[in-house]
Amino acid sequence: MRTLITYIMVFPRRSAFVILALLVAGVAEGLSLTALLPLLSIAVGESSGDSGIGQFMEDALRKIGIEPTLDMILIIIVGGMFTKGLILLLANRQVGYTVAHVATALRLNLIEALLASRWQYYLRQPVGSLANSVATEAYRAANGFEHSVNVLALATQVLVYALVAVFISWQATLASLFIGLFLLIVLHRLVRATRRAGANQTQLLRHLLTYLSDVLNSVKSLKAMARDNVADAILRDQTKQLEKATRHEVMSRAALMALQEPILAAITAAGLYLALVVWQLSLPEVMVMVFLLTRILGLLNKTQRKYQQLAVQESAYWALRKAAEDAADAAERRSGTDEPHLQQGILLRNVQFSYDKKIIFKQLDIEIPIKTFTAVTGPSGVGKSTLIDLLCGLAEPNAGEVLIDGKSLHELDMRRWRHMIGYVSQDTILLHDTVMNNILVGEPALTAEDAERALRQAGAWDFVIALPDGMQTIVGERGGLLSGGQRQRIAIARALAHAPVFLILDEPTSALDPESEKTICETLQQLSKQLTIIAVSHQPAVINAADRVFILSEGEAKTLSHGADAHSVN
Ligand SMILES: Nc1ncnc2c1ncn2[C@@H]1O[C@H](COP(=O)(O)OP(=O)(O)OP(=O)(O)O)[C@@H](O)[C@H]1O
Repeated sequence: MRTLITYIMVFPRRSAFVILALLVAGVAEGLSLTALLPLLSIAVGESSGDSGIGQFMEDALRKIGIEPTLDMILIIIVGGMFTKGLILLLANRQVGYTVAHVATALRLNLIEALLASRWQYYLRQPVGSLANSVATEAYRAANGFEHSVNVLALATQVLVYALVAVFISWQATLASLFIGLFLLIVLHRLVRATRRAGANQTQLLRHLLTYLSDVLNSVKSLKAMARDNVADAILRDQTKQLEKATRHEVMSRAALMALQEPILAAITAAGLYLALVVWQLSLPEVMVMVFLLTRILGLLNKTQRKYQQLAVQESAYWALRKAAEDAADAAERRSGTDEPHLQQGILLRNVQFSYDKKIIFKQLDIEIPIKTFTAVTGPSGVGKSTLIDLLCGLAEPNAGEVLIDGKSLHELDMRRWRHMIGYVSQDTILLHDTVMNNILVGEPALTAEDAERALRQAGAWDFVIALPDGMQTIVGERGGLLSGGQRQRIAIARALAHAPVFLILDEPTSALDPESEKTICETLQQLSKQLTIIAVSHQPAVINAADRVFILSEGEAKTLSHGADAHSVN
């Protein structure tokens, strides 16, 4: 019930529209069924005297000047059917569009919350689970919404029916409602079982997709060591458990369907027996009661079946909502508004940083003057990537400050600051596309001239124009048609395309041969005449090429003098 109320509160206007559409569709269906037989009787010339509805229709037709002849009645039936079809089309369209809108709204809500979340939170999210939330859970949750509004529309119909029925026989109506309530309570166990099966499915699907995406990411090494069978067995086991949960759901749904009708028939038979044999009521009186009883109970049964379908899907909605709420709770700190410039330099002053209880920086002091090439080195796990995260505002110091031209980073407009950064990650993957598209990566504000300038700056222009189609040459799967050094220079050109003023490189030469490494280092030296550069690296060539070198150790940064000392680090 909580889910139903929540859906209505989250989407009040759309729910009202859909319930209205469903009610209109229900009335259209009901009217067409009620009117068809009497109209046919009139059409074939049978007396309509014994049917109140028939007589009413005949009178109504005459009143509006239509003679109830066979051809006229047939035209009215066909016209009525078309009108009903049109109403159903419009109503179902409204329902379908709204369900699609709900799915989209839930997806966007999660995606936006995720994109606005802190990097550290983002990092911890399993890709498979997120993909599952956006694809499966949003779809199931939207279906849950559809079932919710159906439950409400059907409940409204029960209410309207019961109100009308009270005027015909309040005893029969009361009896129907009591019996209906009794049935709902007795069969509620099946709804609860379905809810459990639905919740299991939601959890199992998350686990399965999280594990599957992890396995797919490391499938090569698993296969190479013939250890893929372990992953295979786990995936099989999880898939089987999912099947089991689906079976439980199917069983409970089928049991509810199967039990509702016979119980209804048994109650009707018992009622008939009591009314006709024990209480000796007249047949027409009893028939009215039977009609009301079956109609109200039939509608209540339908409501319960829809409610059961809602119970299967509701866990998907709550899982999705929790994912979005968690992401919103981990939102990035509100960025400042000051416009950033980089005219003097960057200073990390007394910076302290830790991941939960793990202290990374105790007192970090680093100065990066503009238009210099700074290298940062240190043993693995010492915090080099964390330092880069601090510079990009992806991580925030627990104490101390990151100052840009003397202004604290959190006072600056963060998006503008990041726009001033060119970032080359350790594992840049080139797209199976042209050199130019690999540099522009879909950024609409950039042009072919920007790509050419960036290639020239990265020292890549000469080899690119020598390629068969120049900038239009396809680089192959993951850039496989280029050498490692060429790929790295394309990656640097990508980082330079939007004309950044601060270039950050994470291990720019770790996978290169000495010759390519030398070329990249020369490129960086050239670039540092126009830009401020910081490179994290273990490589002596990079350290030698830099103007300033810092070595990270025990939560602090020490300046390293150049020349022989730099070599001795490695
Ligand atoms: N999001 C995180 N949550 C918790 N601990 C983290 C997180 N990211 C990194 N760490 C830990 O912080 C330490 C510093 O990590 P960092 O990636 O900055 O080191 P690094 O010097 O760049 O290492 P490498 O040279 O191996 O890339 C490591 O011990 C790492 O395990």
